[in-house]
Amino acid sequence: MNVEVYILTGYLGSGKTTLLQKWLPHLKSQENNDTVVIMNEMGDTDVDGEQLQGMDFPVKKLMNGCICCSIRGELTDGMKEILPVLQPRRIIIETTGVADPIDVVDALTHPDLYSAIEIKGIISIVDASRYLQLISRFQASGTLIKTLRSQVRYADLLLVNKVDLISTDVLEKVKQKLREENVAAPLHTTIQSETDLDALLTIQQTAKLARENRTHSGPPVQKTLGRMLKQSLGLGSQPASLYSSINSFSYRFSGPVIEKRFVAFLLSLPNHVYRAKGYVYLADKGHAVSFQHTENQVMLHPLEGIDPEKVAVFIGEGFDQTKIIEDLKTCYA
Ligand SMILES: Nc1nc2c(ncn2[C@@H]2O[C@H](COP(=O)(O)OP(=O)(O)OP(=O)(O)O)[C@@H](O)[C@H]2O)c(=O)[nH]1
Repeated sequence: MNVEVYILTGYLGSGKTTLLQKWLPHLKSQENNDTVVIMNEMGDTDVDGEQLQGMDFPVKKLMNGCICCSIRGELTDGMKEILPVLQPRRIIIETTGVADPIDVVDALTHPDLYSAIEIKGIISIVDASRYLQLISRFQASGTLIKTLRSQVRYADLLLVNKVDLISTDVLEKVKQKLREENVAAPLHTTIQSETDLDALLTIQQTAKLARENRTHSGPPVQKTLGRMLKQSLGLGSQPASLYSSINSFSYRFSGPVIEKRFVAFLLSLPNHVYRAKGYVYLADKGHAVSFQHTENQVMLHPLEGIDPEKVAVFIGEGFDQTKIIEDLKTCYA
């Protein structure tokens, strides 16, 4: 039986790790640990992996680039390594928030992998609280719009998350926009990525061409499926992903910070910092927290049972790293 592969995609901070934190324990409660997770982070620091610690699932981390482009080969190599050694029943790939899922499909259709795996589908999480702003901003700036659209267009299941942050009117507009991109995929609204976890394994691929091609036999089709898929979807001659315009850096804290200053710092980050996350010790609270920042949200969660390195990761475009670090240093106790 081929190893089932699920691709978990969605823009930065949409709720992918939040879903995994629910999905993995659910899988574990139902069967033996025969799922492997591949996590991809843009930077050299693994914040999301820490959140999955203790779940007792093999996690393969692919750092410092995006598996849809700059480290695409590492995905293929990582898969080739995992398949014979761990012999999993399924693999869940959590992409970076700026990954184009079609390029990930392309990497997975490498001839060395093709006969061993079956891509079950693409689960895409949409941050409903930001979707309209993001498409209008990226449309205007010309960046990331193709990626954002691909994440919706090629989804086999759309989870419209963070609906607690928006009105029903806005939700209707978001759904309408999503339907303009993708009429076929089932669409569920969620809060904290809460969804029917059993249904995740039964998603049906809506990428018709991928299905059709897979029923063909012979190496030429296998070799070129990814490329054909892209071409047939009108993406064949697109330049490399816009990932190249996205930057990330990590900063290691040298001591505890004051909570109020730190929250104010996160809220004042320029809007081309699309995402910040990490771990920090709060001097005035006397404990460490994980922090999460998306453009419209700052969240601090006390750490339980883990003691990771205190580090901040910033992801965005064209930001002034020196200025961000200077501002951050004013938060120290
Ligand atoms: N208000 C609200 N916050 C949410 C919801 N779902 C997730 N969050 C929060 O949003 C933040 C980002 O969630 P993650 O699950 O880390 O998002 P992600 O897609 O894995 O992020 P990246 O891997 O950095 O792209 C976290 O602080 C979550 O707790 C939701 O439905 N409503």
